[in-house]
Amino acid sequence: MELVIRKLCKSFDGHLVLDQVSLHLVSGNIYCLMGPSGSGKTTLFHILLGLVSADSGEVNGLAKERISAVFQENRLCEAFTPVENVTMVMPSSGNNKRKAREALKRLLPDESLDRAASTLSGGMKRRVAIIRALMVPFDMVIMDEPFTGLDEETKQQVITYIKEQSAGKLVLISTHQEEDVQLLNGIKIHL
Ligand SMILES: Nc1ncnc2c1ncn2[C@@H]1O[C@H](COP(=O)(O)OP(=O)(O)OP(=O)(O)O)[C@@H](O)[C@H]1O
Repeated sequence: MELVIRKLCKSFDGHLVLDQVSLHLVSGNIYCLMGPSGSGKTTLFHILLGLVSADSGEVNGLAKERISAVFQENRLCEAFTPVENVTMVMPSSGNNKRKAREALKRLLPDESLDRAASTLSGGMKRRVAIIRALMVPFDMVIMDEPFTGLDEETKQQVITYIKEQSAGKLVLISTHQEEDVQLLNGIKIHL
């Protein structure tokens, strides 16, 4: 897919957040969106997801595409287990539970898979949110600071998993860490 953003503008209460943002993004790449706090990364993601409308400008290329997302908040169903959180987004099939469990086992301890998400650590919840986003069929995945709360070793495992699961797709990730761009083999975009 090809996502073309032209001269996108967005203000909140007279404060200009996105000022004529233009981007050309294509499948098969991981784009790392960087910029200081408040520069509008989340706002741009919300516009792409249709949750916020732009004041002016154009977004082309999304009409027929499936977008998945990891939000800045985990947005898990807290009373449900990791396995349940993941299976609920998967297209129906006989072996969803097994597939979800296999994916979760890659990044989480076995003992965490069958207890309520509310009892998991922040970093464990983050990994469930990431796995869930990658188990939905998607053409493009947006991840808003996905590595929050992860130690270095876990982050490396998560990055390996993201690269593997999103191969050939369009990936847009916001991060404040320069090293993440290298680890992801990403293309840097400055807002
Ligand atoms: N719904 C809203 N109403 C008013 N102002 C908003 C709203 N959403 C975002 N803003 C403002 O827009 C600016 C950009 O916010 P945004 O969350 O997009 O930045 P960000 O680059 O994602 O920041 P961070 O790196 O801290 O997550 C901020 O000044 C924020 O206060």
